[in-house]
Formats: sequence, structure tokens, C-alpha cells
Amino acid sequence: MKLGDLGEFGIIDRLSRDLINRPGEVVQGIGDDTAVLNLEGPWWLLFTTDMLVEGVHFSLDYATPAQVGIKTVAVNVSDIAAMGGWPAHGVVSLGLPTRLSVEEVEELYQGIRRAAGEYGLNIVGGDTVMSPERLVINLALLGFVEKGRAVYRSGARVGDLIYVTGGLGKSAAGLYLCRHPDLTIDPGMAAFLKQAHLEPRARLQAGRILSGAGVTAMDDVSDGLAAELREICRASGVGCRVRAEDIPVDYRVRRVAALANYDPLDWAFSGGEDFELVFTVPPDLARGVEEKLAAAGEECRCIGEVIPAEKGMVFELAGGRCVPLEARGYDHFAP
Ligand SMILES: Nc1ncnc2c1ncn2[C@@H]1O[C@H](COP(=O)(O)OP(=O)(O)O)[C@@H](O)[C@H]1O
Ligand SMILES: Cc1ncc(C[n+]2csc(CCOP(=O)(O)OP(=O)(O)O)c2C)c(N)n1
Ligand SMILES: [Mg+2]
Repeated sequence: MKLGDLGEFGIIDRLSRDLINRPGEVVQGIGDDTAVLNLEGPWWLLFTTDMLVEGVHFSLDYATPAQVGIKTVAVNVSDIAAMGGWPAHGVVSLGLPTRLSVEEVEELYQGIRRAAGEYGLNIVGGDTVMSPERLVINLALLGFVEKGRAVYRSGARVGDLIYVTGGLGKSAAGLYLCRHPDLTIDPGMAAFLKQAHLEPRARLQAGRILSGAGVTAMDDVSDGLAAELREICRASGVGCRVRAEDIPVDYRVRRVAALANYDPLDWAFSGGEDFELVFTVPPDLARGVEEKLAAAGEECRCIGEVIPAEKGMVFELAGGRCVPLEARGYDHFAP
């Protein structure tokens, strides 16, 4: 069978059997943003890894080595943020093609150093090997969260409101601009969107606030809003209804989408790599959540609500007509 026949999530499902031999220490295994492991003391350990491959996650045609380092840290911290915890210690593995110079590899590490400093985490080790063609970089990251405070994908309940932080589609618009440098557009706009793609930021502060404010489920938007909603719905055994009019899409994203002849909502739903947080919250706590985020300078928007599983995933178009929400997101092995 070919990898493309199963897709990324089918492959992971197949691999995920018979891997736990110390069940007593596992609070949450495969299936969430990070593993959650039980320790003595007040905190659970969060453990996650994400790898970036040249040509798949970045291109050195337009990303600087420092930006690749920044992104590597951000995508991993984002998974810790989506559990409601904080990052602590990481190890970095490098597969280096010999065409890179020492200076470029040092620059990569300047990016890692800068981002690690910003999120307050240590890099305490790693591995360095030759890679025949492409630059490969992996971070494995430990974090902590107070026992009982981790937010899983599985906690959404019918009636909860669905929110998303910040705005969606910026990364996809930025990627489009990196690939089409000749597009005529205001340079300030282009710089903003490209930065969103090349130097994403993890919503660590928002994740901490949300895990302390009673949210029921949370995920970071790495594969696109639709894919993350599918994960929450599947893990929680619920459905969802989201309103087109409330999906936060920045005017700059709309501008690039118009020039590129794309539907900006497609970028929001399927573009991915925005690293915003999508979360659910019971209606009686929603006001408090909004106020706490606003007080910390974090934006959020209510985009819909959790409905019974039988109703599926529903997309309410501007004007009120409802259509099924296609959970089309980034799949590494999509045909
Ligand atoms: N090769 C693998 N072996 C075991 N677990 C894996 C493997 N690849 C992914 N996973 C797990 O499958 C789940 C989904 O992975 P992924 O979609 O990459 O999550 P995320 O978007 O949070 O990075 C996660 O819990 C991850 O730890
Ligand atoms: C050169 C290049 N092509 C395409 C993309 C778009 N892209 C690559 S991976 C990805 C989705 C997220 O990656 P994944 O490794 O699945 O992250 P995870 O869900 O594990 O956090 C997207 C949108 C990109 N960033 N760079
Ligand atoms: Mg991953």
C-alpha cells in the first residue's frame, strides 16, 4: 500500500498501537498536541516534537536560516501553548547538507537562540548529522502545566462556544507572496504577511490565560482551522457550526487573496501554519475569557458553537445558508 492511500492521519493511526509499556505515568498519550506525563510534585510534564524539512516546511530561496530557527521553536512552543502549559527544555537535531556554510548554520542557531530567549526555554542538547540534500531540523520540547489544568482536544461539550485567537490565513497569504515576489502590492502589507509566515509566534500567553479560565478544549492551528475543528470534534464526540461572517480574516489577507484569485476563507480553513489557538468554552464563562484575554492584549473572536455529533460539521455561509464544512487541511501524504 502507498503512503498516499492512507494519508498522514491514517498512517499515524496505524503506527499508534502497542507503544505504551509504562501506562501508570501517561496521563495523555498519542492524539493531542503534546503527551502529558505524570511526575511527583505539582506539575505534569508536557512532551512534544515537530520537525521541519527543507522544501516541505520552508525554502531557503526566501527564508533566512535565522527564520528557520525561529519557526522551529515557535511551532513546538505552539503545541505546549495549546495544552495550556509553558515550555522548559528542548533538544535540537540537525541534518545538515554540506552546501550550507558554517555561517549559515550559526545564523540558524541565532534564530533558535532568539526564540528560545523570548519564550524562556533552555536548549540542553541535540544531535548533528549530515543530510545528503535537504536541511532537516527537529526540536523535542518539554514543558510543564499544573496538574489538572491541561486542556485536551477531547473536552468540548454541546452548547460550548467556539473561539479563535488572532486572525487566520496570514501564513498562507505570506507563503503565496514568498512564492510570487512579482505580485504588485503595498510593501508594508507584503512584509507583514511574509513575516507571519516566516517568523510565526506561538500564543503562549493566551494559552496560559485560557487554561486558567475554564476552556474545555483547545488546539493550535497548524493544519488549518477546518482540520483542527475536525480533531476537536472527533476527540470530543461532538459536531460544530461555524459562521463564515465571524472567521477573523485580516484585510491584508483579503487583499492578497483578491489579487491571487483565491477565496480568503479557503486560506483560513485549509492554509495552516497560523499557530493561533482554537478553543471551546461554556457560554457562562465566555465573557470572563474574553475579558481576561483583552486585558492581556490578546484578541479572540467567537466563530460558532458546539452541536451534537449527529449534526456533523456545519458551515453557515453569509446569508444563513448552511453547508457541510469540509475538514480539508494540510496532509503530508495527500495525493
Ligand atoms: N510517528 C509517530 N509516532 C507516534 N506518534 C505520532 C507520530 N507522528 C505523530 N504522532 C502523534 O500523533 C498526533 C497527531 O500528530 P500531529 O498532527 O503532528 O500533531 P500536531 O499538529 O499537534 O503537531 C500527536 O499526538 C503526535 O504526537
Ligand atoms: C516550502 C513550503 N511549502 C509549503 C508550506 C506549507 N506547509 C508546510 S507544512 C504545513 C502544515 C503544518 O505542518 P505539520 O508538519 O503537519 O505541522 P504539525 O501539524 O505537525 O504541527 C503547511 C501549511 C510551507 N510552509 N513551505
Ligand atoms: Mg506534528
